[in-house]
Amino acid sequence: MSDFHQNGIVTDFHNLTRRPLVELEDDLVRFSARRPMSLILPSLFSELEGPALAHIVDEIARVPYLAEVVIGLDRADRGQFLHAREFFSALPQHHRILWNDGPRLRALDAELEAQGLAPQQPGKGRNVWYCAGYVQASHRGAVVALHDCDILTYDRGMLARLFFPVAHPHFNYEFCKGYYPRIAEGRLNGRVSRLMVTPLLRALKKMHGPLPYLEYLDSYRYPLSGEFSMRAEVLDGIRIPADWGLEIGVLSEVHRNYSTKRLCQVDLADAYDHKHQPVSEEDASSGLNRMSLDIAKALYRKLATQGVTFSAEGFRTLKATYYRLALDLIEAYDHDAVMNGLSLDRHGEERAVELFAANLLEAGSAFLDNPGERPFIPSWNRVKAAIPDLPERLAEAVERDNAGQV
Ligand SMILES: O=C(O)[C@H](O)COP(=O)(O)O
Repeated sequence: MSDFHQNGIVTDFHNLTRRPLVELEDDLVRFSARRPMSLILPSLFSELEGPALAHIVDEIARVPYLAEVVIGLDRADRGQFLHAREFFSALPQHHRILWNDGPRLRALDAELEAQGLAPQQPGKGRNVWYCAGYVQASHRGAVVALHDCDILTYDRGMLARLFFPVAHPHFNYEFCKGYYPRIAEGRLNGRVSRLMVTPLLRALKKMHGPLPYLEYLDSYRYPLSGEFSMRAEVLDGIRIPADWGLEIGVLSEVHRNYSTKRLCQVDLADAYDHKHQPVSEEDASSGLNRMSLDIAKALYRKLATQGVTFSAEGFRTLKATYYRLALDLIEAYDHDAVMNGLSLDRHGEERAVELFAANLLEAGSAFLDNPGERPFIPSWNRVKAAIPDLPERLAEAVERDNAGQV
């Protein structure tokens, strides 16, 4: 049960009364007449074979207020796409799959590339970006929510709570971010959020003063959660990273575009578990190692747009400041875990912090050495200015793929 604290920056929707799901869903069915709702599911083909997605689909199938479900499917060949069509056919709602690696969508990607507008690398950000383009062309939803496909503790109450603040016709929130404690099997998880993002934001505040942007990011209880909802038009104007920087990128973009009075966060669940990636100390191209690099780069680039300047010396100080703060936080997490009867691998946490500290420098050199890199995907507004009919052609291509013309 969460408290009723408001941090004074974004509105916090708590779960104070455990309101029954049927009441929330009745409300949402009424809201949907004024604000129809679309759900985006960014998925890897491998997640269809994982332990979470079949249950997620069973739950979504029982949701009574959705106008459409849009599945972005990555890393699937033709046979796997056909299998995915079968798999998602359990959904009674209008649903479409974006076969991102299929010939039609690859051809559109090549067209964008020719104009310098294509996402520069595959990843969750690219997947979500194409789904956002499709949702705008389909015109079915006025509110769009998005969540990961590896949630082991999923129930459709999470979705109802995620949509509610933005779908309520008398509220004027543009964007809502989900949060929850990452607890599973007696362990405290969420290693990148707890051990990297929070102490990094605080180290940056120490160095650069309490910038409104940093205070804002730090006001989210779970800045890396993959669950958020927004008014459909928000998707038009944002520039997001193609990689694991997606979540930080989205938070930064809505801060740039809207007053914090239009932004909120919501308590989604008492516990949340998902697929845990290895830290992958030896391989910077995978696991939490890669994730932490992508996040640090996204953060530096967004700070640069706020007028913050960086230098090699500054990154060294940042590393030292971060490291001290992170070690202090480990102590706090450890004590909190003990009182709650949870376990925490203190040695593992300290090793992760050492790696993240090294990655802050690594990401810093990448930032200083490659000023010309195009890490953010252009906004859909820009794409529409350059190739006005691209969203419609994307929607057409998706229709044909889904009709089985593959
Ligand atoms: O949110 C996070 O911090 C990362 O996704 C890692 O999470 P985990 O420690 O729960 O695997």
